Amino acid sequence: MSNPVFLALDLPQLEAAKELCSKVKGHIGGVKLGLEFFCAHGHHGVHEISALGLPVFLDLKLHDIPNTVAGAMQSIHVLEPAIVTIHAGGGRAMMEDAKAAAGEGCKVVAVTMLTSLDQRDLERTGVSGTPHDHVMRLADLAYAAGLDGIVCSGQEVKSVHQQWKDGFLVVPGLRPAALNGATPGSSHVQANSNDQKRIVTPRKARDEGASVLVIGRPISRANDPLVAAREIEGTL
Ligand SMILES: O=C(O)c1cc(=O)[nH]c(=O)n1[C@@H]1O[C@H](COP(=O)(O)O)[C@@H](O)[C@H]1O
Repeated sequence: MSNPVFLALDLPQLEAAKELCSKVKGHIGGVKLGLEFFCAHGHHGVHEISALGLPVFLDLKLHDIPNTVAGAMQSIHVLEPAIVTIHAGGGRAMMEDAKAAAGEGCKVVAVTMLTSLDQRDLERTGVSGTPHDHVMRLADLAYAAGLDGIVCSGQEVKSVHQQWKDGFLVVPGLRPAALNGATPGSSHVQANSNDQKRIVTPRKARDEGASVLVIGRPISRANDPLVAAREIEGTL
């Protein structure tokens, strides 16, 4: 099985992002470019990272009316991303149109409930029920819309996998056990995991059905990113 780890390159500097990617390239399966990178470097930046030879996951989390999202999808064909994210909250028609407008071979996956949110946050947005209920409801909607899969936390991936056997399931919010306080003193620095509320270890997410493991700061902010990437790979 190829390496399921996609490194989140959430860095403002293009040269630093390229350097980090080159350093850990042998121990990851792809690269995820998100809003921070895309807003700073646009298409040029994506071309520069693509030239390093790894599959590129364009995490744009598109969420707008169907026509606008479809137009945005068409505008990124030229970048040939392997994976693109949209928000499931945009509704079924938006997801259908996004998939129809996606380039050939591009997986379109819907973000269900951000891993930075918990049940209280959900209540504050007027949504009742548990995070699990919410994720399952939006996963059903994404399936009905004909998407390739969804983004959810490692706390829900097992249930989604049971329901949607061939779904392409992307799991962020991952922290190696060393960062959860179980084994202090590893080569990792303490990534600021305070903004992630629904976390699991990479191994657990993989065992429970994740197709892609999105990992950022546990590698990018480690004292030695190469050692961290190798250690994570070794746990899988
Ligand atoms: O779509 C995503 O990739 C995503 C969805 C989600 O619910 N939570 C989440 O953290 N992400 C992304 O996954 C990455 C996680 O980074 P770290 O917390 O540094 O490992 C970031 O680039 C986030 O934008």
